[in-house]
Amino acid sequence: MNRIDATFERLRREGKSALIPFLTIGDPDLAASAELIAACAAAGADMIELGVPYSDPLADGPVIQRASERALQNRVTLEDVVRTAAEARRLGADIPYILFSYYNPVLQYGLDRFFKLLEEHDISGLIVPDLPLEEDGELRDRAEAAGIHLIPLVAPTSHERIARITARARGFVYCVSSLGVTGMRSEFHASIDDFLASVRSASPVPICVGFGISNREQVLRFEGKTDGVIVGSAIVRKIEEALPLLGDSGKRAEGVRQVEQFIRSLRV
Ligand SMILES: O=P(O)(O)OC[C@@H](O)[C@@H](O)c1c[nH]c2ccccc12
Repeated sequence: MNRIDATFERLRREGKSALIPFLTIGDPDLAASAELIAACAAAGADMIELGVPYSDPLADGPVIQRASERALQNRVTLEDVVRTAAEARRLGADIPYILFSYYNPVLQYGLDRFFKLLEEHDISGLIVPDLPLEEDGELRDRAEAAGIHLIPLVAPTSHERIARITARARGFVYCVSSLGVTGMRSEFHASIDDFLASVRSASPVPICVGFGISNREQVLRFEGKTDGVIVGSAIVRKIEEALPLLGDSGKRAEGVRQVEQFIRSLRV
């Protein structure tokens, strides 16, 4: 069984919802990222989105854009991200990995090599935010053959596409809470609960919500309405604040501890 499915089964038995951090891998460097992935698992994350840095992150707000720039200064590649995830496993991170990449780095790497790399490194899921349903046929077929869940995104504007997107979904459906780019939000649109309910009734797999969630109160707001929440920018911001510590191997543990403490504060 795919680790993502097993995790949602466990959470259902425990009556809990998933906490899914997003990290830009290689920010500030690969060694720090390996420790931060392990810290996410130690802090109670149920799975993790491993962001491949990209030069043109169209859907990302300033916090994640800056994180991508920092990682690209270290020339971090898609392969580095996957190898860092394996290193984090050796450090004790025993949660499902979801590789998060825009489509261009995947295409550049080559689909055959890409899925071989994912299979060899125990990657359970894949999110490609800029690949629309109409164009994801080949990627979906290959992911299916590799036993890797291609996790689709739906937005409040998806309307009649929700049925088509959820019908093919594997792992979970990523419900984008609001239009625009990633980044912390003080509130959510009033119609979000109807949107989530419509996705939940259409989807054969669990649904999770992301975009703008940055504190425990907001995580609680979605309790019972989804099967999990994704938190990215708020965590990446904590990493940015801890850069002076994370960038110094002698002080890295303190920096990692600060980020871990923030993630623990999100755990309901
Ligand atoms: O950063 P936020 O607002 O917490 O949202 C999660 C988001 O970071 C992560 O899932 C993500 C990072 N880059 C993306 C691009 C598109 C959709 C989602 C993402």
